[in-house]
Amino acid sequence: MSAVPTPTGAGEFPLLAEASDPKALRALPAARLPELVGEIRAFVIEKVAASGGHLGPNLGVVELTVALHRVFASPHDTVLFDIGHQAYVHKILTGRAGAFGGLRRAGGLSGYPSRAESEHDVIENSHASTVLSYADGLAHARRLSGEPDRAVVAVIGDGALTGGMAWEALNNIGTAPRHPLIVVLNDNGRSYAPTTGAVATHLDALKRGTGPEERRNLFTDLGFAYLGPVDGHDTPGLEAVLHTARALDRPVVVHVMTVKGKGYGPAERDDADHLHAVGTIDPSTGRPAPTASPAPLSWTDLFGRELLHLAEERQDLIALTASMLRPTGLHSTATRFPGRVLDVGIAEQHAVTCAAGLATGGYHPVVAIYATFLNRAFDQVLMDVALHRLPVTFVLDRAGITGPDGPSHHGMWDLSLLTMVPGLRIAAPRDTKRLGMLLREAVAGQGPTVLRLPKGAPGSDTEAVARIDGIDILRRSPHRPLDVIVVAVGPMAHACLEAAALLEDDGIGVTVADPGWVHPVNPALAALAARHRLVATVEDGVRTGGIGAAVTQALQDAQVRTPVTVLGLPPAFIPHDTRTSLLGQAGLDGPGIARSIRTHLKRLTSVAPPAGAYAAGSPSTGRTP
Ligand SMILES: Cc1ncc(C[n+]2csc(CCOP(=O)(O)OP(=O)(O)O)c2C)c(N)n1
Ligand SMILES: CC(=O)[C@@H](O)[C@H](O)COP(=O)(O)O
Ligand SMILES: [Mg+2]
Repeated sequence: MSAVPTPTGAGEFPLLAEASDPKALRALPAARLPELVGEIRAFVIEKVAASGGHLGPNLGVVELTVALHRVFASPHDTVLFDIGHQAYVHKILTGRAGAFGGLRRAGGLSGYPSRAESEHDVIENSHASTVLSYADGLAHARRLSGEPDRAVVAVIGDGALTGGMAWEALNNIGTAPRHPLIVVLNDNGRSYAPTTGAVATHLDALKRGTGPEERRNLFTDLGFAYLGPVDGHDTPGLEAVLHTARALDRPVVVHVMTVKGKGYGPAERDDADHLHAVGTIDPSTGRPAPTASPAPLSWTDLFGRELLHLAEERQDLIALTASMLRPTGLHSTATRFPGRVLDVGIAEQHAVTCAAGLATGGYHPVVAIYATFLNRAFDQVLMDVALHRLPVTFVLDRAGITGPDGPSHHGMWDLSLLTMVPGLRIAAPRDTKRLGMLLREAVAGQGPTVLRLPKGAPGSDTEAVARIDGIDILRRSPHRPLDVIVVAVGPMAHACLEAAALLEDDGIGVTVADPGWVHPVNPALAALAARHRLVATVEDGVRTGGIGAAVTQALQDAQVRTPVTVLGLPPAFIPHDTRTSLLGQAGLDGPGIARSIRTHLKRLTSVAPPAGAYAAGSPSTGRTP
């Protein structure tokens, strides 16, 4: 049963309290549905304005979700959502309205379906285009286990339908009698921006057409019954077509036309993305709640600015996005050079191998993509780009802990994956200045390169006090120069500097080094490490197989015996919370790093320091770090 309290604000939304579970919803007289829909819409606006979250997508599926839960008896029947960012109404109707005060906050309601929250939730992964494959398997399981009457309903957006996995599933479902499998295509014509490509063009034709030629379409050619297009804001009409779909004897696509942000002027009028995802906003205007000072430029803004400069200098630069033009900062380059920014839809695998094709044709592609979404294109990076040593630059936004979007959105896997790729060079800028420098170096590269940027805004620029063979030395201990060397990966440099100051107070001397290019490991690191008692590596990524592991291996290969303590994220699914809080919980803030280093030093048996280790400068290099 639902793990969260039922609505308490009955006075504000009386019908929500009455229709707080699918059974109660089905008992509600049809005449009261318009009132319920109105309450749900007002509730979503109020709660999302207060907490931030996905506003446009959820306002677009109010009537659809009401109809789904009136026609199908969850959890006997199963309603699946692709991505799940549009499942707030589903959560309201399955007993969780009372929990929206904690939406996307620590310990509160997830912004996506969550099996721990409810028996009505199934898909927790927020990566697009997976729902039809889940549905195919679940419907097959229902048939095998003698429960063919338990319907499987898969809600997929027009954006998610541009993902290749969706077509792999359609290819299978279309020929198999795994009915009742009902595909509900929630077609609002948009991902963030208007959906483009041949599929979108076909859907538009279906939405416009009423003649027989539209009866025969891509879906019917693939063996599906096709019902629609239907008005996605007409609850009775939706109920009728869903009953029809259920009664059919084969898989069916119900093509539902919705408006992203329906019923909320600021969303419907928003040209950028119909308020797809918002922070806290003033519900009366839809604009961000006024803050004392203007928000600083984010990593994304800064990358977008640098890329535009580079695109002005180099005609061979082509940028690619997988349906996230604005979220990855490419819009200014796209405006200035429309022919040199490709939006391939939610199709990361295609984006990477299309980039390989562009590079083969003599261009230098820049693939801008959230780190978590690159996971699904790993083979394309490895075999379509790196195997051919092609000059493609990947700019991974949201690399590391992201925060409120939870486990499938943290960009924490890229370093462990990409350090395996032969010939791929990985850079992590610590601040704005290094972002510009490293991006320029990356696109100047002859082979594949990666730049990873976290969510949020950079700290202030931090200049090095020395530079040794490409390694920035950000801090030397004034008193005991050779106790610990901390190797910071990108923006973790700031927490490392904080930790170093704390350790200095304990009489522990810390050198803080920032290689910039973190993989392959800079050979100069071995000489630096050899002159310290302990090496600590700090990365905003899974610690298994990441930069720490690579440094450990590099020192072993160089026969340097200095022990290494690898500080990073556990190989675990980390829940939603703020980025700051999650990094702190993982021991990746200043105090946490200092604590780990202190503990490791204590654990070290008293060993004779390496010859000349503490002398100012070392006989081998003559330079202090
Ligand atoms: C693999 C993957 N790439 C990118 C995203 C980022 N993303 C989240 S929602 C969204 C748009 C989805 O559009 P659609 O499926 O039409 O749903 P709508 O928001 O219109 O309801 C995108 C691109 C994602 N979740 N998964
Ligand atoms: C589901 C969805 O839209 C995600 O891609 C996510 O919301 C992105 O969030 P940010 O762009 O705010 O990191
Ligand atoms: Mg859409």
